[in-house]
Amino acid sequence: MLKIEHLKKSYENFSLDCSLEVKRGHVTGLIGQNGAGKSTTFKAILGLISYEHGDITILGKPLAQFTAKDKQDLGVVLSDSGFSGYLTINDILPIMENLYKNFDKSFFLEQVEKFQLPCDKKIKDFSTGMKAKVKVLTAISHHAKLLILDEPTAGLDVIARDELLELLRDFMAKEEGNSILISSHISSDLESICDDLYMIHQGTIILHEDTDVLLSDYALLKVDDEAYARLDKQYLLRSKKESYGYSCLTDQKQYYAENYPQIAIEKGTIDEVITMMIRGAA
Ligand SMILES: Nc1ncnc2c1ncn2[C@@H]1O[C@H](COP(=O)(O)OP(=O)(O)OP(=O)(O)O)[C@@H](O)[C@H]1O
Repeated sequence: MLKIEHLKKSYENFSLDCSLEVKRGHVTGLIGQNGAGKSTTFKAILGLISYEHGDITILGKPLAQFTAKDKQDLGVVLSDSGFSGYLTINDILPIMENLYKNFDKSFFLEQVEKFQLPCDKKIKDFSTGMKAKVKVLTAISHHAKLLILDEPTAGLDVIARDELLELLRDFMAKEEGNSILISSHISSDLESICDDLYMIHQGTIILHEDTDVLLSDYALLKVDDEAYARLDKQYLLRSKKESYGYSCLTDQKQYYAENYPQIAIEKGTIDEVITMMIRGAA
C-alpha cells in the first residue's frame, strides 16, 4: 500500500533517513518523541515538502505519478491542518461532496450524531476531542483505501482516544485490504491497534517489529554486576548501567528465561523498550 525507501530530508539541525512499509490490510504505527521526524515523513509522503533522496510508492504508484484522482483513495489527518475553524459541520458537507466522489454523507452524519457534534457551531469553538473527531470522520467518510494519520489522538483524554481508535477499527473491518499508517507518541494507542510498529528517533528508524512480537518476546533483564558479567550477551539489544547493576533489553525473552532462571525478567512495556533503545548502549 505504501513503501518508503531511504527517504532523506535535511533541515538545519535535523536530518531524516527513513524507510518503512505499510502492507495491505495492516495498521502500521510510527512512534517517536517530539521532533523525531514523524510529521516530516508524513508531509513527504503527501508531496507537501520536497526531499533530497528516496523512493515513495503509494497505492502501487510512484509518488510522482500519483494523481489528484488517486488521492480519492487516501484519507488524511495532519496535525497542523484541517478545515478552517470558521466553518461549521454544515459548511463542510458540500465541500466534502465536491472533493470526494465517494463521500458517504449518511455515514458521516450518523457519526456526527453518535458523537453529538453540533452541526451549526464553528469548529474553532469545538473542544480538542470534538475537533479530532471531525478530522478523523472526514478521513474515513469517503471510502479511502489508505489512511495516513499524523497524531490523530494528540491532546485527547482516554475516552476520546478510545472512541477514535474504535472508529479506526471499524474502518479496518469495513473493507478487506484497507490499511492505515498512524503516528503517535502515546505507545498505548498504537499498541492496541497496530500490527507492526516503527520507532523513529532523531530522524532514523531504530526499531521495526510486529506488535505481537514486541509484547511477547521483548523483555528487560535486571541483573547485578556479577550476573551481568556471566550473561550471554548475544541476544541483548541494549544495556544500561543502573544503581543495582544493569538493565538489559532482549528480544529473546524465552532464551534468558530458560538459561538464567535465577535472574529477574520483566515484560517490558513499549515505552520501556523505546527508552532502552534510545538511552541504552548497543
Ligand atoms: N520547515 C522546517 N524548517 C526547519 N526545520 C524543520 C521544519 N520542519 C520540521 N523541522 C525540524 O525537523 C525536526 C522534525 O520535526 P517533525 O515535525 O517531523 O517532528 P515530529 O516527530 O512530527 O514531532 P512532534 O511530535 O513534535 O510533532 C524538528 O527538529 C523540527 O524542528
